[in-house]
Amino acid sequence: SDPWPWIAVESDSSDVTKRSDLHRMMDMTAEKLRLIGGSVEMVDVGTQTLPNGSSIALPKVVTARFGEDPSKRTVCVYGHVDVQPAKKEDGWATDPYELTDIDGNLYGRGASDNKAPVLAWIHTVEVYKALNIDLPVNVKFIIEGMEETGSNGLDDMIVAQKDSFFSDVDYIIISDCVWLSKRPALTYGTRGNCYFFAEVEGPKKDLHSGVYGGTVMEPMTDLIGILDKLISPSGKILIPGIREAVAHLSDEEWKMYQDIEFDLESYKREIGLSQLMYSNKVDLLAHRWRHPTVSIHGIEGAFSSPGTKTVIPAKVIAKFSIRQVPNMDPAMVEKQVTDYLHSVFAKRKSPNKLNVTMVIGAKPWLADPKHPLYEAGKAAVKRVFAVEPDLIREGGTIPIARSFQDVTGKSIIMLPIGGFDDGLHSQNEKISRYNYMEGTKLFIAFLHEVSQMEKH
Ligand SMILES: C[C@H](N)C(=O)N[C@@H](Cc1c[nH]cn1)C(=O)O
Repeated sequence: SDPWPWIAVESDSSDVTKRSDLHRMMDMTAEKLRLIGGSVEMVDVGTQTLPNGSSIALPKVVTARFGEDPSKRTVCVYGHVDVQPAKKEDGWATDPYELTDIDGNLYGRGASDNKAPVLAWIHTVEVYKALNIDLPVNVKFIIEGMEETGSNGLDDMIVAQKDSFFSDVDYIIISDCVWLSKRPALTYGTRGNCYFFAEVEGPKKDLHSGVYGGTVMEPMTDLIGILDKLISPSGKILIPGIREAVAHLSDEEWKMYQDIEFDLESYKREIGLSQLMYSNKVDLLAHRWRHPTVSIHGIEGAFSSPGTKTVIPAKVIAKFSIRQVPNMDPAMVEKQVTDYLHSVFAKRKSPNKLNVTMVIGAKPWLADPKHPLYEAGKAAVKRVFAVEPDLIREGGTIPIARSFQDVTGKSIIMLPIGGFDDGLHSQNEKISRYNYMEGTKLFIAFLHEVSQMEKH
Protein backbone atom coordinates (compact mmCIF):
# COMPACT_ATOMS: atom_id res chain seq x y z
CA SER A 1 0.00 0.00 0.00
CA ASP A 2 1.21 3.57 -0.60
CA PRO A 3 1.22 6.35 1.98
CA TRP A 4 -1.48 8.35 0.14
CA PRO A 5 -4.42 7.67 2.51
CA TRP A 6 -2.26 8.39 5.57
CA ILE A 7 -1.01 11.75 4.25
CA ALA A 8 -4.60 12.75 3.48
CA VAL A 9 -5.49 12.68 7.18
CA GLU A 10 -4.89 16.05 8.86
CA SER A 11 -3.65 14.45 12.07
CA ASP A 12 -2.32 17.70 13.58
CA SER A 13 -1.98 17.02 17.31
CA SER A 14 -1.51 20.69 18.20
CA ASP A 15 -4.90 21.74 16.82
CA VAL A 16 -7.74 20.48 19.01
CA THR A 17 -10.26 21.15 16.23
CA LYS A 18 -8.51 18.33 14.31
CA ARG A 19 -8.84 15.80 17.13
CA SER A 20 -11.38 13.63 15.27
CA ASP A 21 -8.90 13.34 12.35
CA LEU A 22 -6.25 12.24 14.83
CA HIS A 23 -8.56 9.56 16.27
CA ARG A 24 -9.25 8.39 12.69
CA MET A 25 -5.49 8.24 12.02
CA MET A 26 -4.99 5.97 15.04
CA ASP A 27 -7.88 3.74 13.84
CA MET A 28 -6.30 3.49 10.38
CA THR A 29 -2.94 2.57 11.91
CA ALA A 30 -4.54 -0.15 14.05
CA GLU A 31 -6.48 -1.46 11.06
CA LYS A 32 -3.35 -1.67 8.89
CA LEU A 33 -1.49 -3.61 11.60
CA ARG A 34 -4.48 -5.94 12.07
CA LEU A 35 -4.71 -6.58 8.32
CA ILE A 36 -1.17 -7.94 8.24
CA GLY A 37 -1.88 -10.27 11.13
CA GLY A 38 -0.82 -8.36 14.24
CA SER A 39 -2.41 -8.75 17.68
CA VAL A 40 -3.45 -5.14 18.06
CA GLU A 41 -4.64 -3.10 21.03
CA MET A 42 -5.74 0.50 21.24
CA VAL A 43 -4.72 1.77 24.66
CA ASP A 44 -6.73 4.55 26.27
CA VAL A 45 -4.25 7.06 27.75
CA GLY A 46 -6.81 9.47 29.21
CA THR A 47 -7.57 13.08 28.54
CA GLN A 48 -5.78 16.34 27.88
CA THR A 49 -6.64 19.49 29.83
CA LEU A 50 -6.89 22.55 27.58
CA PRO A 51 -5.82 26.10 28.60
CA ASN A 52 -9.51 27.04 29.18
CA GLY A 53 -9.84 24.23 31.75
CA SER A 54 -11.92 21.87 29.58
CA SER A 55 -10.64 18.43 28.64
CA ILE A 56 -10.60 16.28 25.51
CA ALA A 57 -9.70 12.65 24.86
CA LEU A 58 -6.10 11.94 23.94
CA PRO A 59 -5.63 9.77 20.84
CA LYS A 60 -5.33 6.10 21.79
CA VAL A 61 -1.86 4.54 21.61
CA VAL A 62 -1.71 1.62 19.16
CA THR A 63 0.29 -1.43 20.20
CA ALA A 64 0.78 -4.53 18.08
CA ARG A 65 2.62 -7.82 18.37
CA PHE A 66 3.95 -10.12 15.65
CA GLY A 67 5.35 -13.39 16.96
CA GLU A 68 5.87 -14.67 20.50
CA ASP A 69 8.69 -17.13 20.05
CA PRO A 70 10.71 -17.12 23.31
CA SER A 71 13.78 -18.39 21.48
CA LYS A 72 13.91 -15.20 19.41
CA ARG A 73 14.87 -11.63 20.31
CA THR A 74 12.01 -9.15 20.58
CA VAL A 75 12.28 -5.64 19.19
CA CYS A 76 9.80 -2.84 19.75
CA VAL A 77 9.37 -0.23 17.01
CA TYR A 78 8.21 3.19 18.20
CA GLY A 79 6.75 5.80 15.82
CA HIS A 80 4.10 8.49 15.59
CA VAL A 81 1.40 9.38 13.09
CA ASP A 82 0.51 12.89 14.26
CA VAL A 83 1.92 15.86 12.35
CA GLN A 84 2.84 19.52 12.69
CA PRO A 85 0.38 22.12 11.32
CA ALA A 86 0.51 22.87 7.57
CA LYS A 87 -1.48 25.15 5.25
CA LYS A 88 -1.09 25.58 1.50
CA GLU A 89 -0.87 29.36 2.04
CA ASP A 90 2.24 28.88 4.24
CA GLY A 91 4.03 28.56 0.89
CA TRP A 92 3.57 24.93 -0.08
CA ALA A 93 3.84 24.21 -3.80
CA THR A 94 1.23 21.44 -3.45
CA ASP A 95 -1.64 20.64 -1.08
CA PRO A 96 0.12 19.44 2.13
CA TYR A 97 -2.63 16.86 2.70
CA GLU A 98 -2.54 15.33 -0.78
CA LEU A 99 0.43 13.07 -1.36
CA THR A 100 2.09 14.40 -4.53
CA ASP A 101 4.72 12.45 -6.42
CA ILE A 102 7.16 14.75 -8.23
CA ASP A 103 10.47 13.57 -9.70
CA GLY A 104 10.82 10.66 -7.30
CA ASN A 105 9.84 12.63 -4.18
CA LEU A 106 6.63 12.09 -2.21
CA TYR A 107 5.44 15.46 -0.87
CA GLY A 108 2.98 15.92 1.98
CA ARG A 109 2.83 16.89 5.66
CA GLY A 110 4.13 14.01 7.74
CA ALA A 111 5.72 12.25 4.73
CA SER A 112 9.10 12.00 6.47
CA ASP A 113 8.03 12.94 10.02
CA ASN A 114 6.92 10.22 10.65
CA LYS A 115 4.25 8.52 8.51
CA ALA A 116 6.40 6.95 5.76
CA PRO A 117 9.00 5.57 8.22
CA VAL A 118 6.17 4.00 10.28
CA LEU A 119 4.73 2.52 7.07
CA ALA A 120 8.19 1.29 6.06
CA TRP A 121 8.32 -0.66 9.34
CA ILE A 122 4.84 -2.06 8.69
CA HIS A 123 5.91 -3.05 5.15
CA THR A 124 8.94 -4.79 6.67
CA VAL A 125 6.66 -7.18 8.57
CA GLU A 126 4.29 -7.38 5.59
CA VAL A 127 7.14 -8.52 3.32
CA TYR A 128 7.90 -11.52 5.54
CA LYS A 129 4.20 -12.42 5.60
CA ALA A 130 3.84 -12.02 1.82
CA LEU A 131 6.86 -14.25 1.18
CA ASN A 132 5.71 -16.72 3.81
CA ILE A 133 9.01 -16.44 5.69
CA ASP A 134 9.13 -16.46 9.50
CA LEU A 135 10.19 -13.17 11.06
CA PRO A 136 13.76 -13.56 12.40
CA VAL A 137 12.76 -11.72 15.59
CA ASN A 138 9.48 -11.01 17.39
CA VAL A 139 8.31 -7.51 16.49
CA LYS A 140 6.19 -5.19 18.62
CA PHE A 141 4.89 -1.76 17.64
CA ILE A 142 4.01 1.21 19.80
CA ILE A 143 2.55 4.03 17.69
CA GLU A 144 1.32 7.26 19.23
CA GLY A 145 -0.52 10.40 18.11
CA MET A 146 0.86 13.15 20.37
CA GLU A 147 4.62 13.19 19.67
CA GLU A 148 4.59 16.67 18.19
CA THR A 149 3.08 18.13 21.36
CA GLY A 150 5.22 16.29 23.89
CA SER A 151 3.81 12.71 23.90
CA ASN A 152 1.02 13.46 26.39
CA GLY A 153 -0.17 10.33 28.19
CA LEU A 154 2.59 8.08 26.88
CA ASP A 155 4.92 8.35 29.89
CA ASP A 156 2.20 7.03 32.21
CA MET A 157 1.38 4.23 29.78
CA ILE A 158 5.02 3.10 29.66
CA VAL A 159 5.20 3.06 33.45
CA ALA A 160 1.92 1.07 33.60
CA GLN A 161 3.05 -1.45 30.96
CA LYS A 162 6.69 -1.77 32.02
CA ASP A 163 6.15 -5.30 33.34
CA SER A 164 3.61 -6.39 30.72
CA PHE A 165 4.04 -5.04 27.16
CA PHE A 166 7.73 -4.22 27.67
CA SER A 167 8.68 -7.27 29.76
CA ASP A 168 9.95 -9.38 26.83
CA VAL A 169 11.28 -6.47 24.72
CA ASP A 170 15.05 -6.60 24.17
CA TYR A 171 15.58 -3.46 22.12
CA ILE A 172 13.64 -0.35 21.12
CA ILE A 173 14.01 1.06 17.59
CA ILE A 174 13.03 4.58 16.58
CA SER A 175 13.05 5.90 13.00
CA ASP A 176 11.83 9.45 13.62
CA CYS A 177 14.84 11.45 12.47
CA VAL A 178 16.89 12.10 9.33
CA TRP A 179 20.35 11.56 7.86
CA LEU A 180 22.91 14.37 8.11
CA SER A 181 23.87 14.20 4.41
CA LYS A 182 23.41 11.79 1.52
CA ARG A 183 25.19 9.16 3.60
CA PRO A 184 22.96 6.89 5.75
CA ALA A 185 23.31 7.45 9.48
CA LEU A 186 22.72 5.89 12.89
CA THR A 187 21.59 8.31 15.60
CA TYR A 188 22.76 8.00 19.22
CA GLY A 189 21.42 11.19 20.81
CA THR A 190 18.56 13.67 20.66
CA ARG A 191 18.08 17.04 22.30
CA GLY A 192 15.16 17.48 24.67
CA ASN A 193 12.83 20.48 24.66
CA CYS A 194 11.28 22.81 27.22
CA TYR A 195 8.39 24.69 25.61
CA PHE A 196 7.11 27.89 27.25
CA PHE A 197 4.13 30.23 27.01
CA ALA A 198 4.81 33.79 28.25
CA GLU A 199 1.54 35.73 28.53
CA VAL A 200 1.35 39.49 29.03
CA GLU A 201 -2.11 40.84 29.81
CA GLY A 202 -2.99 44.53 30.00
CA PRO A 203 -6.22 46.46 29.26
CA LYS A 204 -9.54 44.63 29.38
CA LYS A 205 -9.93 44.83 25.58
CA ASP A 206 -7.94 45.70 22.43
CA LEU A 207 -7.39 49.46 22.03
CA HIS A 208 -7.16 51.93 19.12
CA SER A 209 -3.46 52.86 18.89
CA GLY A 210 -4.26 56.41 17.78
CA VAL A 211 -6.70 57.06 20.60
CA TYR A 212 -4.84 55.26 23.42
CA GLY A 213 -1.27 54.91 22.08
CA GLY A 214 1.19 56.93 24.21
CA THR A 215 -1.05 56.76 27.29
CA VAL A 216 -0.72 53.05 28.14
CA MET A 217 2.16 50.59 28.53
CA GLU A 218 1.48 48.10 25.78
CA PRO A 219 1.49 44.32 26.43
CA MET A 220 3.19 43.61 23.10
CA THR A 221 6.01 46.10 23.83
CA ASP A 222 6.53 44.46 27.23
CA LEU A 223 6.55 41.02 25.65
CA ILE A 224 9.03 41.90 22.88
CA GLY A 225 11.20 43.59 25.53
CA ILE A 226 11.48 40.47 27.66
CA LEU A 227 11.85 38.09 24.68
CA ASP A 228 14.82 40.16 23.53
CA LYS A 229 16.56 39.29 26.80
CA LEU A 230 16.48 35.52 26.20
CA ILE A 231 19.31 35.18 23.68
CA SER A 232 21.94 37.50 22.17
CA PRO A 233 22.25 38.01 18.38
CA SER A 234 25.31 35.75 18.38
CA GLY A 235 23.38 32.90 20.04
CA LYS A 236 24.48 33.32 23.67
CA ILE A 237 21.67 32.27 26.02
CA LEU A 238 21.23 35.05 28.57
CA ILE A 239 19.20 33.12 31.18
CA PRO A 240 21.47 32.60 34.23
CA GLY A 241 22.38 28.97 34.90
CA ILE A 242 21.48 27.48 31.51
CA ARG A 243 24.90 27.45 29.83
CA GLU A 244 26.64 26.42 33.05
CA ALA A 245 24.76 23.09 33.15
CA VAL A 246 25.89 21.89 29.71
CA ALA A 247 28.16 18.83 29.59
CA HIS A 248 31.69 19.56 28.40
CA LEU A 249 32.59 18.53 24.82
CA SER A 250 35.10 15.71 25.26
CA ASP A 251 38.16 15.21 23.03
CA GLU A 252 36.64 11.96 21.77
CA GLU A 253 33.45 13.75 20.75
CA TRP A 254 35.42 16.54 19.10
CA LYS A 255 37.30 13.93 17.06
CA MET A 256 34.05 12.16 16.08
CA TYR A 257 32.58 15.43 14.79
CA GLN A 258 35.81 16.28 13.01
CA ASP A 259 35.72 12.94 11.14
CA ILE A 260 32.14 13.39 9.87
CA GLU A 261 31.86 14.48 6.25
CA PHE A 262 29.67 17.58 6.30
CA ASP A 263 29.77 20.47 3.88
CA LEU A 264 28.85 23.84 5.35
CA GLU A 265 28.39 25.39 1.91
CA SER A 266 25.71 22.89 0.84
CA TYR A 267 24.06 23.26 4.30
CA LYS A 268 23.84 27.02 3.67
CA ARG A 269 22.49 26.46 0.16
CA GLU A 270 19.86 23.97 1.39
CA ILE A 271 18.40 26.47 3.87
CA GLY A 272 18.95 29.53 1.68
CA LEU A 273 21.26 31.58 3.92
CA SER A 274 24.53 33.35 3.15
CA GLN A 275 25.90 33.17 6.70
CA LEU A 276 25.70 30.72 9.60
CA MET A 277 26.27 31.24 13.31
CA TYR A 278 29.52 29.19 13.14
CA SER A 279 31.94 28.83 10.29
CA ASN A 280 33.69 25.60 11.26
CA LYS A 281 32.19 22.13 11.11
CA VAL A 282 32.80 21.01 14.71
CA ASP A 283 31.25 24.16 16.21
CA LEU A 284 28.31 23.95 13.87
CA LEU A 285 27.57 20.28 14.58
CA ALA A 286 28.09 20.80 18.32
CA HIS A 287 25.58 23.67 18.33
CA ARG A 288 23.12 21.66 16.30
CA TRP A 289 23.30 18.56 18.50
CA ARG A 290 24.74 19.13 21.96
CA HIS A 291 24.25 22.75 23.00
CA PRO A 292 20.97 24.31 24.11
CA THR A 293 19.29 26.96 21.98
CA VAL A 294 16.34 29.32 22.32
CA SER A 295 13.82 29.57 19.45
CA ILE A 296 10.90 31.99 19.41
CA HIS A 297 8.02 30.40 17.50
CA GLY A 298 5.17 32.86 17.52
CA ILE A 299 2.89 35.25 19.37
CA GLU A 300 -0.76 34.37 19.91
CA GLY A 301 -3.02 37.41 19.92
CA ALA A 302 -0.66 39.47 17.74
CA PHE A 303 -1.97 40.89 14.48
CA SER A 304 -0.46 38.78 11.72
CA SER A 305 -2.76 39.07 8.69
CA PRO A 306 -1.91 41.05 5.57
CA GLY A 307 -3.12 44.67 5.85
CA THR A 308 -2.64 47.47 8.33
CA LYS A 309 -4.79 46.97 11.43
CA THR A 310 -3.80 49.66 13.98
CA VAL A 311 -4.68 47.82 17.16
CA ILE A 312 -2.99 47.57 20.56
CA PRO A 313 -3.62 43.91 21.47
CA ALA A 314 -4.87 43.54 25.06
CA LYS A 315 -3.28 40.14 25.65
CA VAL A 316 -0.40 38.43 23.85
CA ILE A 317 1.16 35.03 24.44
CA ALA A 318 4.68 34.28 23.20
CA LYS A 319 5.60 30.69 22.39
CA PHE A 320 9.29 29.83 22.69
CA SER A 321 11.30 26.74 23.41
CA ILE A 322 14.74 25.82 24.71
CA ARG A 323 16.35 22.64 23.36
CA GLN A 324 17.80 20.55 26.17
CA VAL A 325 21.11 18.72 26.30
CA PRO A 326 22.98 16.68 28.90
CA ASN A 327 23.16 17.69 31.83
CA MET A 328 20.20 20.08 31.81
CA ASP A 329 17.12 19.29 33.85
CA PRO A 330 13.70 20.56 32.64
CA ALA A 331 12.44 21.19 36.21
CA MET A 332 15.47 23.38 36.87
CA VAL A 333 15.12 25.11 33.49
CA GLU A 334 11.47 25.89 34.25
CA LYS A 335 12.51 27.71 37.44
CA GLN A 336 15.47 29.48 35.82
CA VAL A 337 13.34 30.79 32.93
CA THR A 338 10.36 31.79 35.07
CA ASP A 339 12.48 33.61 37.69
CA TYR A 340 14.56 35.34 35.03
CA LEU A 341 11.62 36.57 32.94
CA HIS A 342 9.84 37.89 36.05
CA SER A 343 12.99 39.76 37.13
CA VAL A 344 13.47 41.27 33.64
CA PHE A 345 9.77 42.18 33.51
CA ALA A 346 9.88 43.79 36.98
CA LYS A 347 12.57 46.22 35.73
CA ARG A 348 10.09 47.54 33.15
CA LYS A 349 7.80 48.74 35.98
CA SER A 350 4.78 47.87 33.87
CA PRO A 351 1.28 47.56 35.33
CA ASN A 352 0.59 44.66 32.95
CA LYS A 353 0.56 41.07 34.22
CA LEU A 354 3.13 38.42 33.17
CA ASN A 355 2.40 34.71 33.43
CA VAL A 356 5.04 32.13 32.39
CA THR A 357 4.21 28.43 32.02
CA MET A 358 6.21 25.47 30.76
CA VAL A 359 3.91 23.24 28.68
CA ILE A 360 6.43 20.61 27.51
CA GLY A 361 9.46 19.42 29.50
CA ALA A 362 11.20 16.71 27.44
CA LYS A 363 14.64 15.49 28.49
CA PRO A 364 17.54 14.82 26.10
CA TRP A 365 18.50 11.23 25.23
CA LEU A 366 21.98 9.81 24.72
CA ALA A 367 23.05 6.22 23.95
CA ASP A 368 26.40 4.49 23.76
CA PRO A 369 27.21 4.21 20.03
CA LYS A 370 29.61 1.37 20.91
CA HIS A 371 26.66 -0.85 22.00
CA PRO A 372 26.37 -4.01 19.82
CA LEU A 373 22.98 -2.74 18.60
CA TYR A 374 24.91 -0.09 16.67
CA GLU A 375 27.15 -2.79 15.20
CA ALA A 376 23.97 -4.47 13.93
CA GLY A 377 22.88 -1.11 12.49
CA LYS A 378 26.24 -0.64 10.76
CA ALA A 379 26.11 -4.12 9.25
CA ALA A 380 22.57 -3.50 7.95
CA VAL A 381 23.57 -0.16 6.38
CA LYS A 382 26.59 -1.79 4.74
CA ARG A 383 24.45 -4.61 3.35
CA VAL A 384 21.87 -2.27 1.77
CA PHE A 385 23.90 0.84 0.86
CA ALA A 386 27.44 -0.59 0.66
CA VAL A 387 28.82 2.28 2.82
CA GLU A 388 29.66 2.89 6.48
CA PRO A 389 26.96 5.00 8.19
CA ASP A 390 27.65 8.31 9.90
CA LEU A 391 27.23 8.14 13.68
CA ILE A 392 25.26 11.27 14.47
CA ARG A 393 23.11 13.05 17.03
CA GLU A 394 19.78 14.71 16.31
CA GLY A 395 19.04 18.33 17.15
CA GLY A 396 15.30 17.67 17.36
CA THR A 397 13.47 15.96 20.17
CA ILE A 398 11.76 12.62 20.51
CA PRO A 399 10.09 13.34 23.83
CA ILE A 400 9.54 9.72 24.81
CA ALA A 401 13.08 8.43 24.03
CA ARG A 402 14.49 9.22 27.45
CA SER A 403 11.49 7.69 29.26
CA PHE A 404 11.89 4.48 27.26
CA GLN A 405 15.48 4.34 28.48
CA ASP A 406 14.83 5.35 32.11
CA VAL A 407 11.60 3.42 32.72
CA THR A 408 12.11 0.21 30.73
CA GLY A 409 15.93 0.08 30.98
CA LYS A 410 16.02 -1.23 27.38
CA SER A 411 18.69 -0.21 24.88
CA ILE A 412 17.53 2.06 22.09
CA ILE A 413 18.80 2.64 18.57
CA MET A 414 17.62 5.34 16.20
CA LEU A 415 17.67 4.14 12.62
CA PRO A 416 16.70 7.08 10.40
CA ILE A 417 15.61 6.70 6.78
CA GLY A 418 14.59 10.33 6.09
CA GLY A 419 16.80 12.48 3.86
CA PHE A 420 18.77 15.50 5.16
CA ASP A 421 16.66 17.80 2.96
CA ASP A 422 13.20 16.37 3.76
CA GLY A 423 11.99 19.67 5.26
CA LEU A 424 10.46 18.35 8.48
CA HIS A 425 8.01 20.86 10.03
CA SER A 426 8.63 23.09 7.00
CA GLN A 427 6.97 23.84 3.65
CA ASN A 428 7.10 21.07 1.02
CA GLU A 429 8.00 18.25 3.42
CA LYS A 430 8.82 15.09 1.47
CA ILE A 431 10.47 11.71 1.51
CA SER A 432 12.13 10.35 -1.61
CA ARG A 433 10.93 7.09 -3.10
CA TYR A 434 14.57 5.98 -2.88
CA ASN A 435 14.76 6.54 0.89
CA TYR A 436 11.33 5.01 1.43
CA MET A 437 12.15 1.83 -0.46
CA GLU A 438 15.83 1.43 0.45
CA GLY A 439 14.83 2.34 4.02
CA THR A 440 12.40 -0.59 4.06
CA LYS A 441 15.23 -2.85 2.89
CA LEU A 442 17.42 -1.42 5.67
CA PHE A 443 14.80 -2.39 8.27
CA ILE A 444 14.59 -5.91 6.84
CA ALA A 445 18.39 -6.24 6.95
CA PHE A 446 18.47 -4.81 10.49
CA LEU A 447 15.99 -7.41 11.80
CA HIS A 448 18.23 -10.10 10.35
CA GLU A 449 21.31 -8.57 12.03
CA VAL A 450 19.50 -8.35 15.38
CA SER A 451 18.56 -12.03 15.14
CA GLN A 452 22.28 -12.80 14.88
CA MET A 453 23.24 -10.76 17.97
CA GLU A 454 24.33 -12.11 21.31
CA LYS A 455 21.75 -11.16 23.96
CA HIS A 456 22.68 -7.94 25.84
C1 LIG B 1 12.69 14.65 15.75
C2 LIG B 1 11.19 14.54 15.57
N1 LIG B 1 10.90 14.15 14.24
C3 LIG B 1 10.54 15.89 15.87
O1 LIG B 1 10.45 16.71 14.99
N2 LIG B 1 10.11 16.08 17.11
C4 LIG B 1 9.53 17.32 17.60
C5 LIG B 1 9.00 17.01 18.98
C6 LIG B 1 8.72 18.17 19.85
C7 LIG B 1 9.59 18.83 20.65
N3 LIG B 1 8.90 19.77 21.30
C8 LIG B 1 7.68 19.70 20.91
N4 LIG B 1 7.57 18.72 20.04
C9 LIG B 1 10.58 18.42 17.63
O2 LIG B 1 11.76 18.15 17.80
O3 LIG B 1 10.21 19.62 17.48
